Amino acid sequence: MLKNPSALPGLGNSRQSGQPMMYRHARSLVGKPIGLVPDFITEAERKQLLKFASAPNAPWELYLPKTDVWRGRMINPRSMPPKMLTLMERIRTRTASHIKADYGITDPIYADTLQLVRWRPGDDQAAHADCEEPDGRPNQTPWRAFASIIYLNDEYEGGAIHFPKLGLRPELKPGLLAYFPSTADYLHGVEKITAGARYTFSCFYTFDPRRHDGHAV
Ligand SMILES: O=C(O)CCC(=O)C(=O)O
Ligand SMILES: [Fe+2]
Repeated sequence: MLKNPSALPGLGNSRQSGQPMMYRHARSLVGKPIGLVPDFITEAERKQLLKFASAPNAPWELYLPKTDVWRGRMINPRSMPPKMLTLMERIRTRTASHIKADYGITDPIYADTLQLVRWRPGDDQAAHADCEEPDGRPNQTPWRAFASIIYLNDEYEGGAIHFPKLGLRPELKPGLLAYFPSTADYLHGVEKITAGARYTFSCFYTFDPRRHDGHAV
């Protein structure tokens, strides 16, 4: 057993060496356009995902405390039937390839999230960035480089995504893929849902291999 593995070149990580391991930051993507791709998933894929998410017995995660706004609103891989997980992994891989090509990314990327999210009347999300506070200080997930959201339905009212700094409020249609870097330049929020339920498939990507969720990217 090596006492100090980080003394050997190529070995060791932040915990072993006490040094932060550097990874490419979302900042390197500032200036890239927000991606909007209509009909990114097929109707068959969308219907399969929506049927699963809107079923009365869908496994919405209850592990979070009652006070957490995401309690009962996400389905993570561990609660997905294998067929659904395979489908979502396939779509995530396709999404990642699309974004890498569009943003000219050649570095390996990883992902920390693959989930279905539901938004019910009263749910909203204040303007935020995915890797930092609006003032640029790192947030709870500073490793995030960009996000993808696939919109699964339109049987709801309200729920627009808006980018206050960029003056954008894209029209959300079922099957649309949206993606954007995680910095405060891309501050975004979700307007309150006033009727129905909004379902999305969301993922967050990173250049930090330590944050990989282990599913295909
Ligand atoms: O659902 C959306 O349109 C955006 C969600 C979002 O920004 C997030 O989960 O961080
Ligand atoms: Fe976000």
